[in-house]
Amino acid sequence: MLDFAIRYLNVLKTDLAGLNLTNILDQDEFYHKQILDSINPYLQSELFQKEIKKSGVVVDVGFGGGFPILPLAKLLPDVQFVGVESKRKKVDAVKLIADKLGLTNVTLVHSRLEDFLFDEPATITFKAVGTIQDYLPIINRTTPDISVFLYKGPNFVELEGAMIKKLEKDWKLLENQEIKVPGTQQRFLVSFAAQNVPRGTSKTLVKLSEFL
Ligand SMILES: C[S@@+](CC[C@H](N)C(=O)[O-])C[C@H]1O[C@@H](n2cnc3c(N)ncnc32)[C@H](O)[C@@H]1O
Repeated sequence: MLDFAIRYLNVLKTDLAGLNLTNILDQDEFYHKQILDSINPYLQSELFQKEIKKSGVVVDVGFGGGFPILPLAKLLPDVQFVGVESKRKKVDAVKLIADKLGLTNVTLVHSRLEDFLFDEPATITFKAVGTIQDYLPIINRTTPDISVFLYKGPNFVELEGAMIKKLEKDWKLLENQEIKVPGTQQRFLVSFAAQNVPRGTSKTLVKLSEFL
């Protein structure tokens, strides 16, 4: 993965210089804070591994500069990855990075989460994207086979713990596991499973199945 990190950083510093996709441009720091921070949750959580194996599909919401989607896609070439990001500039930039890095298992979609429909089983990831209160309730789905993994900092329970109870009719807390990433702040991987399929919406939605 170190070679992957070097090539990733090189694309950011040359083809995409000036776009400010990350402010971490030191090689060692980039490797730890972006690459390992993206893959260590997978390497350290048996539940995350099991869920990805079961669904075969990871949807990363709000991937920004490509994290965790691109490092995970490199690590897991047999899994299909779909990224959903609301800023077109980031979608176009990350498409270019994925191309340059030779990743063929990644599809990047310009959409807001609220306009997207999970109509196939999937494992959803969110890294540094808002709170569970903001995002879990807007996950449109026609299948109950959805699990969600959120990459969080150390104070998740303090900040968002009260919400777990309020959301429990629709989302069951699976695990809150500490993840070790050298050189970064303490990390937790918080996971939920969908408990139901809500009633349909009249909005026209972008379907996950279109990208599989
Ligand atoms: C703080 S960045 C995190 C980027 C990346 N996951 C990381 O850890 O480096 C949050 C990203 O989520 C995207 N985002 C926020 N709300 C969204 C929504 N409702 N649907 C899709 N993307 C969203 C933003 O455009 C932004 O790129």
